[in-house]
Amino acid sequence: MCGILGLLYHDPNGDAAAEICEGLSLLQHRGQDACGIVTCGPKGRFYQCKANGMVRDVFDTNALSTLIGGMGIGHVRYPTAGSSHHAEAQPFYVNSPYGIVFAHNGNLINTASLLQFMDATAHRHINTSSDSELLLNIFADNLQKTGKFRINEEDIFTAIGGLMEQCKGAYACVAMLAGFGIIAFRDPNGIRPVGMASRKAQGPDTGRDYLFASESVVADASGFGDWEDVKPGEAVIITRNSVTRRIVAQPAPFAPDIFEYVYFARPDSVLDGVSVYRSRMAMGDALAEEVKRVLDENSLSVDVVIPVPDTSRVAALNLAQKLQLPYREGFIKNRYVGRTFIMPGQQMRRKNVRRKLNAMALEFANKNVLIVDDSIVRGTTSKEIIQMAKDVGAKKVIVASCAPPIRYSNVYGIDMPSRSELVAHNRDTASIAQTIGADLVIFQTLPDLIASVRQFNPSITKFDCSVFTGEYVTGGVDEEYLSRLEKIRADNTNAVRPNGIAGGADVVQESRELALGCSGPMNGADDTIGLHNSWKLS
Ligand SMILES: O=P(O)(O)OC[C@H]1O[C@H](OP(=O)(O)OP(=O)(O)O)[C@H](O)[C@@H]1O
Ligand SMILES: NC(=O)CC[C@H](N)C(=O)O
Ligand SMILES: [Mg+2]
Repeated sequence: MCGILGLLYHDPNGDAAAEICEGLSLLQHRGQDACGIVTCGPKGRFYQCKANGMVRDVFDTNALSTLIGGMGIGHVRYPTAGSSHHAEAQPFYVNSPYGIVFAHNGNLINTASLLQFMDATAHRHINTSSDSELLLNIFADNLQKTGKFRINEEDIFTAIGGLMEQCKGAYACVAMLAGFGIIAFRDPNGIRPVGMASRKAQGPDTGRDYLFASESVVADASGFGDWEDVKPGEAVIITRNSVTRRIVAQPAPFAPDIFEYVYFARPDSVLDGVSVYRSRMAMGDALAEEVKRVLDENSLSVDVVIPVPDTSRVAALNLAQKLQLPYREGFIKNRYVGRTFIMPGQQMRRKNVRRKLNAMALEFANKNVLIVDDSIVRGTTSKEIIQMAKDVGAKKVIVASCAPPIRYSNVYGIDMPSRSELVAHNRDTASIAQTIGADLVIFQTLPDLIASVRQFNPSITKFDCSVFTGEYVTGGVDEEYLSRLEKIRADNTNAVRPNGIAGGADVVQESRELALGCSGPMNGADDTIGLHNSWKLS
């Protein structure tokens, strides 16, 4: 999962970078590996800063002061294709046609054929293993086809319509055309979120400022109102003078990823009309029923409910209230350690669970504890915390998960490429409990999870639930695809090496990238689209 953001001030001489940076820090939970901002100055020149690292590390006052202009786009990255190499930090840039910068949340599933098309037909060079760079070049190729000296909104809609015909998978994107404006679009199934908001421009001006962001929390925090989701298959183009939007894709089932509500999004965001907070409360309520049923069946009782900070807190509190059990913060979180699930490599994830959470003996000793988490994916967190709970004297440790067992790969922008890494893959509930060391594991049922989200927006009739069911809404994901993906991106093969896009970059490509990556600015003078501190931090 990544975070994307676009901002256009009515005043072209405004300083968009500082507010983009603020917005990216509100999306940090969506990606911790790399981040970047590109702005466009009043004369149509781009200014870029991107690097591996968190927002607070990459953007200091100095870096921000070099990002000139009243519009820009930003990205926080959680790599799910290619590698975590700094050359794949976003936004990406191509100079032709018109000068485009681009940022993407999601994952393509037909990269192999798109790469072939790029090479044989479009003759465009893809310099990294990132599917987002590929997507940008498909966009550029479609724009190029208009053959215009100056383009207009019609041309852009046509180009994005063409892109949507060609690209399969999940993509919520923001783009910026030099001197023109900002654009957002969302794949035909609307798997990944992106929305827009506006506010009155500052100063005596009568115009408006516009924002695109992955989550509504960015709009709330920055004083933007009228939040609206970009619709599946829709493109929105914003210039200083107009907002134009159009559905450009062929109709397809709307299927937002339900895992956004389970784990990814911030609770204070509203995605596709559903408050993430309310949906998590409902998940807790529904899970309480299942917990009661399973405890009764096993003649077990529980003394205390303990959440796994942070994400499960909301659901755990509701569950405890529903079961009239005490709720205690038995695990204290080190606030300086980020999310562990989105860290690269199993070793790092395991180490960081211990760094992040500490069990307070007084809440565990001699008690039957019910630990509530939002999800159990690889089992990294649960294995560690169950051991911690036992080490401080818990009598019995029962684990309840707000999500059903995750048994299948994710191909749409969550780094779960390999089924064998998933603790629930080919295991029943009893053997999952045994593997993570729990006395009992209780999972939410899929119908209950869906109902927890859907009750807040019944017009959503379908969700992407592929990690629970193995059914992929886009089609095009078969056993051969999944096996190849597993080979390319199995854990620890993707942590640092700059290859691995589906379709495969070879060793020659890899060393070429490394050579380029270390050689400094790719183009332009140092104060323009070149790289300010891209190489400094990685
Ligand atoms: O079974 P696993 O592979 O460990 O993955 C699941 C765990 O990872 C996530 O927590 P994370 O630490 O990423 O973030 P959080 O602080 O928002 O809960 C999620 O909330 C679960 O706790
Ligand atoms: N998780 C994401 O949205 C990542 C976007 C893109 N696939 C990348 O790896 O950079
Ligand atoms: Mg967690």
